Amino acid sequence: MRGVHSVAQVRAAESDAMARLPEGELMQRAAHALSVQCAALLDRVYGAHVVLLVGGGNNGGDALFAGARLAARGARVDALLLDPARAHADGLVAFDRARGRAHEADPQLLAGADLVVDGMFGIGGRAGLTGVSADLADAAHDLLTVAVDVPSGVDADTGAAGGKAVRADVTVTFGAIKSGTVLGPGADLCGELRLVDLGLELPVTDAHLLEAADVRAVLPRPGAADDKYTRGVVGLAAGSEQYAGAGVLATGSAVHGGAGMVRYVGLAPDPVRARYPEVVVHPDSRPHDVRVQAWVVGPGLGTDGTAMALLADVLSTDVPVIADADAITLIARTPRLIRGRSAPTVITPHDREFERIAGQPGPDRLAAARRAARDLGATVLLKGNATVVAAPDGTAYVNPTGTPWLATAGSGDVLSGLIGALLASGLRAPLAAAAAAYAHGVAGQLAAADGPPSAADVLAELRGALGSLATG
Ligand SMILES: NC(=O)C1=CN([C@@H]2O[C@H](COP(=O)(O)OP(=O)(O)OC[C@H]3O[C@@H](n4cnc5c(N)ncnc54)[C@H](O)[C@@H]3O)[C@@H](O)[C@H]2O)[C@@H](O)CC1
Ligand SMILES: [K+]
Repeated sequence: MRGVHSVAQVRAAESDAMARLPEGELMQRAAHALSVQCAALLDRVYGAHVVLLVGGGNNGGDALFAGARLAARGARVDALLLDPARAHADGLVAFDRARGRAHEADPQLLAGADLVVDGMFGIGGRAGLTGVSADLADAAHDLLTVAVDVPSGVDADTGAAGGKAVRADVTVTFGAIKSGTVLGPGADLCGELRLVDLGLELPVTDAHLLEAADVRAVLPRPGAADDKYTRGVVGLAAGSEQYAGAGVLATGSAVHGGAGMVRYVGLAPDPVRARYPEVVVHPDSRPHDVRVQAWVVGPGLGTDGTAMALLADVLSTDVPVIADADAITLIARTPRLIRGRSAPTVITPHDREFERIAGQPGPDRLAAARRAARDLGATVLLKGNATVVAAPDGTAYVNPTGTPWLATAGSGDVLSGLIGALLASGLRAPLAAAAAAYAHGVAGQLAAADGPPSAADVLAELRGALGSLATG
């Protein structure tokens, strides 16, 4: 797991470090690492044409010092200054000395560049570029681009990009992973994220970027002494006559997600029985009559009185529950159904469902998920390109494996069933949700490799995804 930090945390750590180190030392470390990464991206530094986009802050200073190092190695380096009067003075001196050439910002000067170094704005940046900075971002769009610390136009806390932002192939980020480089549009605009250690002393963080090894460490593996009950029994209250498919998909995902046994009390027993003979179907039982270690409730359930009664029954049990889709709509009407639960609850809203239950997520998705989790006393998995999982205590995980191909009908049902299987195995709710999001994303990527995938294709890849994650 990699810690993710806020801009305020990074600024505080930087000023501590600056108080201990000789003046300018941090920027020299940053610029040195940046120039090494730039050089590695060029076939050869000598004779290469590098264009620096230079803002008026320290982000521009990093670019100028790195550009000076590349110029000293024989590159032809042009610096386009957004605001010549405010360009980093020492950086400019070093750049001139190395025979770099500074110009007023003109997008035409980017033509033919082998490498663009985006040093317009860093952690002091706001979402969205306008005016000449936007024109420079446009001119760089199809050129090999390295962003200094954060792509300009990306909010380093939230990842929001407003209108226009730089699209980088590589982002060389200093000292810590800022939340805006792994969230929202920022996660994509960064390209490949390379973290440079500046020797900062960062505070312990409660936000984490998931890695495959984290998922491997928590995926349940049956031991010799396990039986189907000890591995975890999942109950499904999903599917209805009208929306039978959602129940089938969620059930299938629980089956393939590693549960020891799956029980079904939903409203579409026949299709589930036909598709998954291993599932124990309880057509006339109520949730309290069925022993499980976790419930999945909501996909395809409908929102009528029967659905509401079933949901209320499930939520009144004392085992973990993952509630999705129609269950979220119903909970939004009666939030006390989950607020007072004794066992953990996970909800997995997309933006419109989130809006029903907690208001609009807005650009700060991490803060929105944390706020909803605290308010509802539930783990909230806010779906998105970078899915965020927040626990009521503020612990949060960001999943990097998402793919836009997962935005397909039924894909969420597959995620719900998998979370149910992991909850039933005894995993803590926030980790169960986060690990499931990770594996679901890997399954989505595998499914998309053969062409546009359906939810059934994602489900079909789930075993393979879990298998490869388990073995590493
Ligand atoms: N503080 C430190 O110790 C270090 C900072 N470093 C660099 O310094 C950067 C932060 O520098 P600064 O605090 O000077 O801030 P920036 O260089 O990120 O931004 C400078 C100013 O530009 C303006 N601005 C921001 N976004 C804009 C937008 N979209 N449109 C128009 N104007 C905008 C703002 O007024 C902002 O204060 C880091 O990202 C990193 O690259 C590194 O040198 C390492 C050491
Ligand atoms: K930048």
